[in-house]
Amino acid sequence: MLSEKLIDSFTLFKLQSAIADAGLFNVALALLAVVATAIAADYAHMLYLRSKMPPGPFPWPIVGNTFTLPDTKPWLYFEELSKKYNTPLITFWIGRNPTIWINDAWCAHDILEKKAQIYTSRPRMVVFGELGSGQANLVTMRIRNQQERDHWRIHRKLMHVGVGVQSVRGYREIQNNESKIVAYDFLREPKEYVKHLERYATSVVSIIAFGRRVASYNDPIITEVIALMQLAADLNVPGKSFPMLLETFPILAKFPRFMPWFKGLGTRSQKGGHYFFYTLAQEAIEQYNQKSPSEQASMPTPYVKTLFDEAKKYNLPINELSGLTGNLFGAGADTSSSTLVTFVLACCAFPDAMEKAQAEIDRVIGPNRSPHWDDSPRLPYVNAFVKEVFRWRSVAIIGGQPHSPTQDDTYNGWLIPAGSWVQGNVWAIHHHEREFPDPDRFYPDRFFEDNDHHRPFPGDRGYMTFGWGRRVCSGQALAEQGTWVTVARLLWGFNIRKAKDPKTGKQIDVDIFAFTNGLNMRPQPFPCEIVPRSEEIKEAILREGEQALADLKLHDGETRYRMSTFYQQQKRKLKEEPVLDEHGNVKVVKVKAV
Ligand code: HEM
Repeated sequence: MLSEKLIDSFTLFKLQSAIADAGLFNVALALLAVVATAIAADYAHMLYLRSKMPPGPFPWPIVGNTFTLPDTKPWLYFEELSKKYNTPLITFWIGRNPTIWINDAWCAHDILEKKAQIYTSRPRMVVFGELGSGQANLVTMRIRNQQERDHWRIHRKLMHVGVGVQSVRGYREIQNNESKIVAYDFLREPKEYVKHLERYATSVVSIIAFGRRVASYNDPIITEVIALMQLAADLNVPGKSFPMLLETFPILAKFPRFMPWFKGLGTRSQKGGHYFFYTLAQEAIEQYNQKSPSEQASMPTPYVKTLFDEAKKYNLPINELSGLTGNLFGAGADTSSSTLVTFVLACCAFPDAMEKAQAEIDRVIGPNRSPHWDDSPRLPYVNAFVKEVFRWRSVAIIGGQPHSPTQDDTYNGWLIPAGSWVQGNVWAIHHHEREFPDPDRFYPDRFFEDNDHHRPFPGDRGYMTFGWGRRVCSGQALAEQGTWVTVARLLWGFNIRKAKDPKTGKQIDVDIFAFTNGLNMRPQPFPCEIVPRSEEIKEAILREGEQALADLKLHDGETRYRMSTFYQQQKRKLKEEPVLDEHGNVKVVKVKAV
């Protein structure tokens, strides 16, 4: 020990005398030279990579192209760049990090579908990965080795147990009844159509996950949780201001969380919010266990119960279980409701398409009952209409999270280095004149092969709204199923038109470009007129709505927890990470219920 101290002091002494000999100025100069050489070497490497990668604007050292990003909606900018460089792939440097933007459906298919095996990972993401849910959540999970791949597979499988193609057929009655209640609510309170659609989407995932219906649009699960998820989606877009600027300067992420650049990311204690969903899940299982055997037999087992039973095999920690349950709200509610708000906008802006669908429904169904999935084979125009809702203004406008190759890859002779950030620009893909002539027109007819606007498109769906390859949206089947029945029912039930100015009686125009700026986009608020199409239809809506309310009664229930108070109580208790009891349950999250 003593000898180490002597050596340390001696080294320090030598350094001091060396500085004194050389002069402070010369030392500073030498340091500067070292830093400049490191930056130059790094920049040379960037330029070398750039020469091999897809084209894009010229990057600066350290900051890359970050500061040429527009303030909002970067997907429009990348579409423009793709046209300017006349190339489907664009390289854009976020700091020293090359990001590749795919602006073309065929290219997305070739890379993310055909080579799915090497594009299953996510890249390093500072804000949503390292400072967010990181390796604890399926959505952001990276796959850099076999162990991580196996772990991701477990999460994917557990998600599949809940909302895989087979399971979601078992949720049809829930979705059908909740969508009948949307029609019922549109009748009662048409001005609040956005809130009704949010309630619908949240209630469906809440019943599936927790066995509990969300009966009111004022339920805190909407006003608090979904609002938080929307905020997160707003933040999660490449940008040149904090916190997204942390992707350009990842070193800043190492500083304490009170630094100003973390603003908007939540405090460390809020990380305890993970346990909010865990607590909701525990409560849901308790409530389910208290039901009689006949009640249990008449409802699908809440996903959290199946999940907790299954997860025992894999010994998953609490924050991961919490992520799996929270994802149903986080990934499912805002996306599904935003898609339906887009549908309302499309009806207002393109009444011809709405009327054509209504004429088909009238021929096949009539006024006395609303459409059901079994009618779908006889409703080809409605099917095309729903496809066009997904295509026209896709909610996950940059394809959700980026993918990343686990090894160097080439496309068209261009290098895509391992670990780089590969983002599908769904806006550009669905807006490409080659595949979708007159792309801003809402035109379901384009999906019919004999239509002059019909064009080939990779894959059998005709859109890429749910992502690609092995990371394709886990909730796709659920979302498609629910969107179909709700769109078909609302087309059957209502004329959805531009609102009229009460003074002039003239229709108020809607702006088909006025969308929010987040990763999940939805139309900016707009007024509209929603009226039942006939007295007979109105009666059917009332009858079906009341029956649906009665059928869903067994899912009525209260939660004792609110996210806002949960945080406050945890803040006091959760100074350290949660403490587990001998059964692996979290002790400290047993906060007082409201
Ligand atoms: C209209 C509704 C929805 C849209 C447009 C949508 C879209 C997407 C997209 C684009 C991705 C990223 C795919 C990729 O990386 O290639 C994604 C991922 C995901 N979605 Fe959805 N989604 C919707 C609804 C849902 C629902 C209802 C759930 C769950 C109940 C869900 C759960 C997930 C999960 C867990 C992931 C992450 C999968 C992974 O990283 O492996 N989504 N979604």
